[in-house]
Amino acid sequence: MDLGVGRIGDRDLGISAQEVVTGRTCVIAQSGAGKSWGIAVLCEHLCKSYIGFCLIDTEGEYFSLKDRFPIIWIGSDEDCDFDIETVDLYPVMRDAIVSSRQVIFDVSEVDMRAKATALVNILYELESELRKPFLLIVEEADKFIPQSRDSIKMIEEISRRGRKRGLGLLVATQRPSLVQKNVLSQCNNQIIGKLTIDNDLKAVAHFFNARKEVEELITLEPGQFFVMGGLVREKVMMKFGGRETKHRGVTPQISTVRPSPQMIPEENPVEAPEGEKKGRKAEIDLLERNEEEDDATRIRSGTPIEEDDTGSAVPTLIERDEALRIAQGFCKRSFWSRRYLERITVFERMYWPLIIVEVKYLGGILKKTTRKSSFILEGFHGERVDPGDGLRIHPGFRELIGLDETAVSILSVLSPAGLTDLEIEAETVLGPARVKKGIKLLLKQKLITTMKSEEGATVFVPLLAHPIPKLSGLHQTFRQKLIPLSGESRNPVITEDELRKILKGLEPSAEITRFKTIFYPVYEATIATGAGNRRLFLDGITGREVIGFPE
Ligand SMILES: Nc1ncnc2c1ncn2[C@@H]1O[C@H](COP(=O)(O)OP(=O)(O)OP(=O)(O)O)[C@@H](O)[C@H]1O
Repeated sequence: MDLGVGRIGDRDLGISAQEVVTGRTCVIAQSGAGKSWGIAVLCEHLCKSYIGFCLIDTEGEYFSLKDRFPIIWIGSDEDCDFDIETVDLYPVMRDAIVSSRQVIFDVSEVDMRAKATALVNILYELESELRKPFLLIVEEADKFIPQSRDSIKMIEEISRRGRKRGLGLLVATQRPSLVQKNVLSQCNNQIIGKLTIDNDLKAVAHFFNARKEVEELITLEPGQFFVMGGLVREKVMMKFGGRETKHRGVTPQISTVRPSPQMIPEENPVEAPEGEKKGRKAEIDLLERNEEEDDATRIRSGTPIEEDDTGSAVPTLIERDEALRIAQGFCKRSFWSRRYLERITVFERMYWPLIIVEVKYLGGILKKTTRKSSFILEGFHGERVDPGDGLRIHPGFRELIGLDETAVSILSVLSPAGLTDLEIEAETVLGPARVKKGIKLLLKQKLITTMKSEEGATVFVPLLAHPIPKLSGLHQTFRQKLIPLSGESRNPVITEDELRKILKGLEPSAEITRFKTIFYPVYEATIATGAGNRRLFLDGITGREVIGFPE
């Protein structure tokens, strides 16, 4: 039997139900890449095929399956079928296995390790006796089977010996590099989506034949996954299909609207209508009603953010401990003794400002067509960046900061061979006095120098390390999840007024239509080298060194 969980182009893709239920599968992708969506689609198909499973739900996001299917919901909510603190798990799970029922084991509000340990011990014991196909699904596996002594040994045991007992295992994680290696290596089926952190790409590289395929992971869209192993005849790239029940794993949305009295229960309690249930389902319904009203003011994952919200940040993916370990790897060691010759003296996470800029200007041969450009500045240093897959720098903007319109205009017309002052006047259509002033400023900033032409005339030659960007070539959009900023942040070095001067110098008709600051996590390390200090910046999303900024 196949479960039609996804599509390859216009074609449906079925994956082997037998393999899912009794095999060992890993679902790996970074946050927001569609793991919980995909797992929920899989669960819907298992429900429709009357296949039993138990899902350890760490975020309390799967109970909506209950809207369509007769699932047993064990958790802390008032709507739950069993209270997780008091339930007698043994008979409930025995019944679920025997009658192929589906169970959501919601540990989102309790000590998850303790509860999960109790559950997996019982499941293993029951299956040692019953030997009926049943699937254990472990969300956020890095919390339960991390690469440390804290790993729940019974999950490791199930990964090794579950199959013979009919007990399958599906583990999901955003951080494969943090999960017990021996569990991942037991996974004969793999469903792998977008990953960008180097360590995580390395951790899954052995599942692929070619480096090119591993690099392809960086470019995948939410919902797209490589499916491999016994689940399919040959490796495919598919997109999980639509959900029948509501997806609850959405990013909380920031609202700039003052909360309505309904949303402040302490001050202004709202009586639930007669007969209406309380509990999380009812709460979420209420929030959804309010969200519908506030739609226009919300930030949605993957959609442009609103103008008037402040203090939004890209969520950090690399925890401090891991970042520190990575930074340690940058410290020099003695070749012979392996002793560290450098040491980290300061290590902190800092949010750097990213400025999202949109510009309108007149383009075309006759300069009569309105054109648009957009780009992103890393506001702490003032360099243009692409934050899609970690901070990637496009150098060439920083040197313009602090210049006025005239100086930028002169720089933008200078050819590498240089121009005389008269030629500059002709190219820029600026008067002699302004050109003289601009040249003076550029000479002072060491952005141009003077040379003699063959005819003996003085020419002004640019001293720029990188070409100046052209507005017509800037079309960058920002599409990342945002959460409220919480943590230390750096101040931007550039204001909207300063940027306006630069843009006017590049294109006199340019007008800024958007100037929006959001924040991006970077770990800053100070490393004592013996000959002074050096600075290291690590990207808080990818763990890679951020290269190209001054220390
Ligand atoms: N197959 C899909 N079809 C349509 N939309 C999808 C699909 N997969 C993901 N999405 C969209 O991407 C969003 C994020 O997906 P999801 O919540 O599953 O991410 P995740 O990998 O579980 O993230 P996290 O690990 O942070 O929980 C969803 O809210 C949904 O809007």
